[in-house]
Amino acid sequence: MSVLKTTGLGKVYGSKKNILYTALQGVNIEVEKGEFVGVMGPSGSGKTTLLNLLSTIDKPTSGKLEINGIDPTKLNDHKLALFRRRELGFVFQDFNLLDALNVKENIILPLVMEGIKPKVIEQRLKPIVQMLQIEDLLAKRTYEISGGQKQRTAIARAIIHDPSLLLADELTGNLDSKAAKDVMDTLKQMNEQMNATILMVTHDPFSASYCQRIIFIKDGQLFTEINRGSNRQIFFQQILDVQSMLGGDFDDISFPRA
Ligand SMILES: Nc1ncnc2c1ncn2[C@@H]1O[C@H](COP(=O)(O)OP(=O)(O)OP(=O)(O)O)[C@@H](O)[C@H]1O
Repeated sequence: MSVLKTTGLGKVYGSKKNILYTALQGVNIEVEKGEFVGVMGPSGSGKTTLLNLLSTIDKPTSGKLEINGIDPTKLNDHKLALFRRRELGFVFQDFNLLDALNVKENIILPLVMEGIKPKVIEQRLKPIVQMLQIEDLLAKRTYEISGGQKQRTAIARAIIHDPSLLLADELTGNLDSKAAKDVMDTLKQMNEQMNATILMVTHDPFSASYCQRIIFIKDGQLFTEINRGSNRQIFFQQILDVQSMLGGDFDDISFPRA
């Protein structure tokens, strides 16, 4: 079953009075339940635009988007807010945790907002914080924990309501190499053990090498797609090869850390 399907998805920025800019054109993407997919492309290729459309923050100007069989562009504001809260999970580069809350309160916030009973919340919380190895940090405030621990807290918050699709934007961008590796290891675990469906935009070939499949975009269009075999090291090399074929600015080409 496909969790995400885009057909001819496009985005043109600008109004009739302004100069129009086509940031995305004719994009067809299908992501099946339980897949872990990466999106890469040079700077300005349209990755953020694509993520904004998939996360329903922005609306496409052409084509069709379906998440879990629903076209979010057809929903009114109230239904769209509910859809976003229930069907999607988000992880950002800068964590977006609330400093006024402790780690546990940050993680359970989406369930509290849904009015879920405390007992059920505890049941959902336990396996997730164990998997993310943050169960000893629950009472800490966000400024008392490391960047990697913050990101694992953010992943827990994004996944606790069991969303259909987890969207991640440069989630290792603010982390050192050890913390980045820990975060990617736990994300892979979530994918494999909880069958979480993940779509991750990244510049980092090392983080991307954890994905099962990578979609490359260039100038707002799909350029190519590569699948990972059994060997992550070989996949990493393939990612670098496509990047050099694509050209453009990839910001930070980093090297394998393990
Ligand atoms: N609101 C906007 N109005 C006009 N043009 C925009 C707008 N947002 C993005 N663009 C343009 O659309 C193109 C794609 O931008 P986008 O931010 O999606 O690229 P990106 O691949 O995420 O880049 P980066 O890796 O540098 O973040 C760029 O040329 C950008 O200048």
